[in-house]
Amino acid sequence: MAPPTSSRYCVPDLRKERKNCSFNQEEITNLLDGGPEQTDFRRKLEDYFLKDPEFLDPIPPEYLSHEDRYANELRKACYMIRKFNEDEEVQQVVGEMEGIRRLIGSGLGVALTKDGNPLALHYVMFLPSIMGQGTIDQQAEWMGRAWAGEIIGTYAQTELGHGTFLRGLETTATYDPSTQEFILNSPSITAAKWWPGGLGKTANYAVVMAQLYTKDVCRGIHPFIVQLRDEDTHQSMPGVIVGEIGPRLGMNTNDNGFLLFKNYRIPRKNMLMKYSQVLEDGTYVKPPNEKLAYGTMVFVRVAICFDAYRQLQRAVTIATRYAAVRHQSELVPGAPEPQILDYQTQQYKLIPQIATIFAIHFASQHVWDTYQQLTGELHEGSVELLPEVHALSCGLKALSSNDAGFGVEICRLACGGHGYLASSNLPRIYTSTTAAITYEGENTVMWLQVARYLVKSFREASQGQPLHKSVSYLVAQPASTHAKKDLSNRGLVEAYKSAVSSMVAENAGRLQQYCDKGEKFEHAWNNCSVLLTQCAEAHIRFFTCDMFVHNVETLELSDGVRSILRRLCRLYMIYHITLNQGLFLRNGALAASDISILEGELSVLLASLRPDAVNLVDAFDVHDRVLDSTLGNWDGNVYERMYEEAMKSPLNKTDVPQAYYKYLRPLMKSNL
Ligand SMILES: CCCCCCCCCCCCCCCCCCCCCC(=O)SCCNC(=O)CCNC(=O)[C@H](O)C(C)(C)COP(=O)(O)OP(=O)(O)OC[C@H]1O[C@@H](n2cnc3c(N)ncnc32)[C@H](O)[C@@H]1OP(=O)(O)O
Ligand SMILES: Cc1cc2nc3c(=O)[nH]c(=O)nc-3n(C[C@H](O)[C@H](O)[C@H](O)COP(=O)(O)OP(=O)(O)OC[C@H]3O[C@@H](n4cnc5c(N)ncnc54)[C@H](O)[C@@H]3O)c2cc1C
Repeated sequence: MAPPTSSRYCVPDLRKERKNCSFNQEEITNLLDGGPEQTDFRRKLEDYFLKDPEFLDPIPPEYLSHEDRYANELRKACYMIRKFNEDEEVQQVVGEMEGIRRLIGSGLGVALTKDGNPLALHYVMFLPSIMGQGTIDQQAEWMGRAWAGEIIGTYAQTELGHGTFLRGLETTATYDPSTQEFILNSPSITAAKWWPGGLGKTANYAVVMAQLYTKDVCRGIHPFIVQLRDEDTHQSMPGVIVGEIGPRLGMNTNDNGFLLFKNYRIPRKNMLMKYSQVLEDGTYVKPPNEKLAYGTMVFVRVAICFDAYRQLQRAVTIATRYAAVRHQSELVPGAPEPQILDYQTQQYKLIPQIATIFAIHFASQHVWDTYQQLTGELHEGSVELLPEVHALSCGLKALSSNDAGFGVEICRLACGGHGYLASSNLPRIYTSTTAAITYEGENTVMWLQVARYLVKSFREASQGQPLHKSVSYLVAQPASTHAKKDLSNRGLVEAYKSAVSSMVAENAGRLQQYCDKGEKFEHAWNNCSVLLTQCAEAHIRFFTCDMFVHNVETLELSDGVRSILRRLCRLYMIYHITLNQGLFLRNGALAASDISILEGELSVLLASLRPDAVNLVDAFDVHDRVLDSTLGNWDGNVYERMYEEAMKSPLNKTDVPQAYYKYLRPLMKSNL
């Protein structure tokens, strides 16, 4: 929490904003952290790591070469882990697993390794794969060394030819019972693994997803632990071809890599065998559900939802503080230039982003709890919850990465020209956030998975079968177009429910009509797929609204916090309803007159939330170093900081650069 304004300098504009806060900021901070002890834990962790000079970047990374940038982030990432493993003080501050999760997956981790942590995939996917897919014996064999950082791994699944269509992966792992080994091969250039983070130069191991062949039968894709580099020399193993794929839009220090195998042998015990097994003689033992091999992706999709709103938190904190400091144009002719935050259009850009953070937070928390329940039930052998968790994690991953990606871009635009500067940090926040729209399942593909679940559930409901919780509303009766509408928060959730269930019913019907006309189901599906993705998005939007209202009404909150969250929740719903009014109008869930009332209320809500906009982003409690922005610091000292940062440009080392003498001068003087 930032200290009281009296004890810390901030510019007068921000001092004015902070003077009257209508709610208890610490309560919001605790709510988003998961409780006061979690806030305390996060702050201790931040204090501990951020005070360490090793994590400072005397030269902004943008001025470094590709290699130096990678080396610099690797230096910090390794130092971070060493400190974590060796330092007694840090071990007292952080619990093992939780500490690493916070270090890698939080704003703090992002602040320490700015442009992509080369060790991220080791923690985010390699370790979770061993834990989720390995037997107890395999965990015992690999986890200790991996935790200690003695071996570093990644998750190598995507290939040049296929990322989305996993059944189309080409890498093969053929079992040889005579030696009890798997032989790995990349049969073509399109079989090259392509994209895995940390694969290029950092990792010496990987969990490789490959088509398993035993007894001449292909058994589908399975995970294998594969050594890629010699543990002493770090040179690639014979039969392994590995390297980096070159610069990306962002996350350039993640050393995303490529990988090919040529008759490369690994022992039988290196297949992760928690769910399916290959016995010594090559007999294949099937898993209880073949999609359990995709388990690591489900875990990471849920983690991405939390990451998405934390990225948006950074962007909206920067843009809102800047909007309070920045003065531009005239609202009233001749009057002083207002803070740009006073323009309603600016409020419309920023305040819905603030609301989105809470919406994604509550929804992610629910999906995480359901995921944990599934994990517990899997231990008991039940896969009953798997389809529900798969659909929710795909859907919320798509919605959160989409909202956060576009939300960050709106924040950048809201800062005018200065938002385009690297020193605002908005470009870097954008490039990392937008990557999540693609990785861990491209969003359109994720929506189609959700749509598949919706259509299937709708059909089951029509046959009177029980539905999982998140889709149980699909049996709802259509709204009566004549009844007077309840426009309370709960009433709007009901309107959502009715509109989405009609939409799903209509498109399930459309799909059926295509099939009835003799089209094959797959073609009928493709013909309806634009509308089906819209159904999926509307369903998950409804889910986030439902979760938002449920939490605001049922959590134990002080009056001030409940009041501000209620208004944010209402703004969130009205924002999306007015953007998608056709959805509500066409089945009569809302009437045109209702929409008109809501549009009017949107303006009232923006005005009512405007005075607390800075207080709200302050309550996110994002450390200045985590923001890492000239525009967003707590003190609001924007212009001096921008000037200082500009002075770091190597071009400013001299008044006249060498390039002038080499190129410009000869041109300018050529006529002399
Ligand atoms: C321990 C330490 C703790 C530390 C932890 C620290 C945590 C900190 C966290 C930090 C935060 C982040 C930081 C960022 C860092 C950067 C990370 C960058 C990472 C980026 C990595 C990647 O990017 S890595 C590659 C991801 N690459 C995909 O994501 C492929 C998508 N492609 C598919 O995923 C499949 O291809 C696709 C489409 C499903 C079709 O799969 P398919 O063809 O086999 O299946 P069909 O469509 O035919 O479906 C047949 C039936 O299977 C059902 N089903 C399908 N999947 C299922 C499933 N998973 N579970 C259950 N059921 C499933 C389906 O619902 C159908 O069910 P039904 O028949 O009943 O309708
Ligand atoms: C920054 C970053 C980090 C990554 N890290 C890793 C990693 O660590 N490990 C790893 O294994 N992979 C990683 N990936 C790869 C990533 O998971 C894939 O890029 C992603 O799953 C999308 O697959 P693709 O690239 O094959 O896209 P494609 O599937 O080729 O998508 C291209 C277009 O085709 C459309 N499309 C594809 N299939 C369908 C369909 N069935 N129906 C309708 N439209 C469809 C998509 O919607 C999209 O518009 C990473 C990618 C990025 C960008």
